[in-house]
Amino acid sequence: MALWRLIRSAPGWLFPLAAGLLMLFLPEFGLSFALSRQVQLACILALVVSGLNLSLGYAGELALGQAAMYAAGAYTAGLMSIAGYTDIVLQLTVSGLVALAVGIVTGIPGLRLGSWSLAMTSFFLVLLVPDIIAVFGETTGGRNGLSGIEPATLFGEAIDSDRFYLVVVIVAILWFAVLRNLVVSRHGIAFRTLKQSPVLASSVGISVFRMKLLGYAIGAFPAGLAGALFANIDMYVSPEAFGFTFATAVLAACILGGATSVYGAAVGAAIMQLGPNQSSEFQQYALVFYGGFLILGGVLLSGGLAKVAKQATARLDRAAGLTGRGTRARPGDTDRPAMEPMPGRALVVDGISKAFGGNQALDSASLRAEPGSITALIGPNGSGKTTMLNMICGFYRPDSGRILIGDTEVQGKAPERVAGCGVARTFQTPDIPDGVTVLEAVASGRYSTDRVSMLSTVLRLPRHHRVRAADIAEAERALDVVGLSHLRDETATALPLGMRRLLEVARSVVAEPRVLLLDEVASGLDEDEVERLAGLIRQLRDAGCTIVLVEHNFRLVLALADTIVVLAQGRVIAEGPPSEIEHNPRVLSEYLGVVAEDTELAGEATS
Ligand SMILES: Nc1ncnc2c1ncn2[C@@H]1O[C@H](COP(=O)(O)OP(=O)(O)OP(=O)(O)O)[C@@H](O)[C@H]1O
Repeated sequence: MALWRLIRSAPGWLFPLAAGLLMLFLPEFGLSFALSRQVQLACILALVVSGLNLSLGYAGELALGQAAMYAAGAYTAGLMSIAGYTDIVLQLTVSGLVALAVGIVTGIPGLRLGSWSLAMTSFFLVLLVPDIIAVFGETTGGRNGLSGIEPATLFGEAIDSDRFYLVVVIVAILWFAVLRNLVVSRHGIAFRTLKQSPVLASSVGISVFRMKLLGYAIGAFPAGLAGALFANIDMYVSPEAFGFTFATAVLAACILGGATSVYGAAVGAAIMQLGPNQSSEFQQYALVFYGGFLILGGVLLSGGLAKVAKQATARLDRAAGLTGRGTRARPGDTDRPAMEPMPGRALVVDGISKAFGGNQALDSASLRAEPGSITALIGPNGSGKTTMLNMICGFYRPDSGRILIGDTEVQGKAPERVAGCGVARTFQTPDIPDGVTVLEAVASGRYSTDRVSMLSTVLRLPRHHRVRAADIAEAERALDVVGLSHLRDETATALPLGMRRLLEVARSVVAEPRVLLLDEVASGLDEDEVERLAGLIRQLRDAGCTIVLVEHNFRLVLALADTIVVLAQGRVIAEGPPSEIEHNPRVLSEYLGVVAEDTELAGEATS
């Protein structure tokens, strides 16, 4: 166990890097020509699979177009070589960019149409590849393939096959380092957030369309690199290499290795290439094998080998006493650190209406919430409370009426733009992406603040380090406030419900919102947790934030709210301070179901 602790104290990238370097020096140990070729083909397949992992595993978008990007890269490099541009760095750059462009152009229509459209358009793209190559037969060599490719050069010198092995392995190592930098960054967490739920993603300021397109297009880049390398191995490119069988092999390697894993792509590709792909008899039945594997693998091996490795790691961690710091929130309210000022903005909902078909969910409903105050929105089930929150956040467009944050009208704006105006929210059912730590989940709330480009992130430029330090500092501060800082490295989704609700509050305050919308944040909590939450909400109010609280716990509402707005059948039936609302006969009958003369409470109300 001491050895395991030592292994776990090393940075996570050390072992993959060591494996990469080992591969680099394999020829020193006498690598046969056949094996050297297989290792190169495994690296090439791993590059293609890594692109699918990014779009499918991280961004949650099933898109099978990698085979087409791979073809685009291979033909680009091949044609460049024939035209006399044999420099491998130039070929890799241009092929990667061409594949990226193919990704963007083919991704836009598929993503615009939504749902399964991208899966369908990318699938048809792969089926069309041989035909597209045939149509441009004069340039591409059509079905006979593209021959006449010259040996690649580097700085004017021809690269022999031994040195080309090094080129392939170095490109793979560099790309995997880039991909790793991307997925562990705030952009990687943003991809996971998007995969978890587009609604959640836009509520923290992520543009769903842009992020999905980025995931798909960036995934195309390594496929382009792989194509350029492939064209230079055999110095011949034929359309058969990029067909449906290859696309299925990529998907099978992705599922086998684990889609939500950077190195799973390399492992899946290596097993696929060094195992079944070697035999020519296998090639004959490849599609049947891949099809069967996808059905079985998808069911029996969900998460792939990467998940198996993660489970084994977790077991060893537990055995070595590296986890299990408890899942209770830390001490009570009095120990909570003071909150920085959080100046709110007035929220005005002015006569909004919304109908779903014939169902009038909201009917000229208005509400005003002031900075430094808690406005509770209550009403029976189906009265339109969540619809109201969804309209404030931009998820629904009102049929009529206005919504203002300060002086800015936000009705009709996209949710990520409303989030950019300072509106943050929690969800009725806590919505937290899979596979991220508590700290990462909270820090993801800052995505729309302190922007940093993906390029800065993968190259680890100073701006990336500055923003990352701020993300961590703010997330730690928010965790301290909600009392979860001792759980910062735990898996966020593994926390019990109460902790997840507190985590959501931390995530929503980390970007210092102007308006905070809390949707049934106390439901399912025990008394201690409700007490703790109430203290936290008061603290947020005292810091100056504008808070709208949708809540069924009437006692909590009476204890917390400065103003209560009561909805029934989409209309505001009462509005006022708790002392008034708790005696309002209409509220008592419509919301609490109390018949006026029958109860003491109602007696008070009518007196
Ligand atoms: N996306 C939708 N499509 C169709 N109808 C909807 C949609 N969202 C809400 N509704 C309907 O609008 C009405 C108001 O629903 P809403 O969820 O806003 O109520 P609520 O007050 O939040 O209820 P609860 O307390 O149960 O969460 C309901 O009749 C509901 O069925």
